[in-house]
Amino acid sequence: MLSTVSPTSITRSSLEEMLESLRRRDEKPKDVPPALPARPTSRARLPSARRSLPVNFKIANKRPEYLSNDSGRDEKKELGPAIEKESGFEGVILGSKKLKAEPPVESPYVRMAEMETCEERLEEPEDLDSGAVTSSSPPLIQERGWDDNVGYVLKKKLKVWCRPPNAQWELGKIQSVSGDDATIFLSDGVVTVSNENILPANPDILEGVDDLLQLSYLNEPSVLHNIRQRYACDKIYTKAGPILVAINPFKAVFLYGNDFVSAYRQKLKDNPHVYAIADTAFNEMMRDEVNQSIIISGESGAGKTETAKIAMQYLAALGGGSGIENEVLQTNPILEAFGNAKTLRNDNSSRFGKLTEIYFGTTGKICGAKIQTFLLEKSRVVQRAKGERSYHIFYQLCAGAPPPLKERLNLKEANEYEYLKQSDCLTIVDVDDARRFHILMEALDTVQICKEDQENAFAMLAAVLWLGNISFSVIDNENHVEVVADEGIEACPPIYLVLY
Ligand SMILES: Nc1ncnc2c1ncn2[C@@H]1O[C@H](COP(=O)(O)OP(=O)(O)OP(=O)(O)O)[C@@H](O)[C@H]1O
Repeated sequence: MLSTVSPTSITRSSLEEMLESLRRRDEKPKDVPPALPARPTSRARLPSARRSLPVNFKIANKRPEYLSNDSGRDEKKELGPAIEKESGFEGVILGSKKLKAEPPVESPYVRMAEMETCEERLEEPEDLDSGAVTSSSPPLIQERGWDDNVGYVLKKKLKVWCRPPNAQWELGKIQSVSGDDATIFLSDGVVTVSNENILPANPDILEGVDDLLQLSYLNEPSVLHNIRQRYACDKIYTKAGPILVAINPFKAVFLYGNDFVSAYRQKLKDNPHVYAIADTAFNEMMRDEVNQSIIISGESGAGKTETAKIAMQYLAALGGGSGIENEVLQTNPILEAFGNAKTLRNDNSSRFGKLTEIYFGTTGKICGAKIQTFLLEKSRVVQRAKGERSYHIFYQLCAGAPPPLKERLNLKEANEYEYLKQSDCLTIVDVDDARRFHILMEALDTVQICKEDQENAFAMLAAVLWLGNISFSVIDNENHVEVVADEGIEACPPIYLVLY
């Protein structure tokens, strides 16, 4: 899954809504088998497992092979300093000279025995600043969950995220703890907050890691901070395990093009990237002969359309050669002309959903494609908010249609049509509608829409525009109306009258 996020995100994404609806559904009683046992707290997250980092600790981009080995615990390797150096990946070896690599996927059943051991250890008395835990206390692991980490950072006076009342999360360092409150050094002063408003922060060494799963603490401010640090140096992609998080850069970033395609294809690069996601999908399709899906989700303006195009460009480069890849790519300007519009959030907002299927032959070459569209916002044609536009195609047609076509359709400027001028927005900054119309005509030719069908489509669009200019007047007390004989009705050629 690939998820895209806008930095100015304030509304819930469709993904969040989907998760929420799944959660609500799960709340209803169901006739289902008993749930799996709760996933035990990882030993690595317990205070007793924490050690300081070695002085020469470094993070390398490459994930070592031993971590991608998801065989059982018995196959874990003992990693001495020599292996750490050789692997170039030391981010997971927190200050230990000999640590075992954890398998990436943990089964709760496999780990039950370990959980019991942890609980035994936690039942031993421990002198925390926030209150002593005695052997008579219930197991810490069950009672406090994530608070274990807070207790630990409070005790060790480490870096924390704190949220003063009515404020945002801020990074600071514990100065002192008194009862349920802690005093924290911030960059611009000192603040006292309740322990409930404190979350552990990650060590500096984990600043800006490629994969959020490498973070010791996966709380909200830590995740957002990591993504923001990366975004600040144009690293708009971050992994969250198998998911790619993409943040819209709202500017040109130098992450695409042939050189990047080759680099990802030849595995010379392995930084998080939509190319890497497309590459994995392609490779797994070829290896397992199983269809692959890339789901792109995010709020309006997050960058889904652009991301989908980038993924398609990569797949077209991989499976190109037959010429069909160009046709597949050329569907984008057509779909955008007829289905995208300027909204207050996004100058090129897709007002429909789409499922694009790209078919590959056994040799990995593209041999076809199918695009299904859903739920086009039809009401936009007749009404929309001020400052928004109708579908691009109307403005493109008025601005870019060649004179003979204009004459045949009796086309005027966009500002003469009620349906277009009503929302006080006829143009988009830095967008040349006339040029876009020529790109559209080329795309229509490329995907082999014949000239007659093109002309019919343009005639229908002109009909819609003229229909919007037809007006009526009330002729009696019973609110009967008749058409006003103005240009709107007089300009209608036969095709419009049939529609009317
Ligand atoms: N990777 C990117 N590089 C540069 N600019 C981008 C990138 N992704 C998005 N943008 C910019 O953000 C704008 C909005 O992106 P896009 O149209 O893809 O959002 P969307 O999620 O599809 O929105 P909607 O749901 O409204 O259709 C684009 O027109 C483009 O200017």
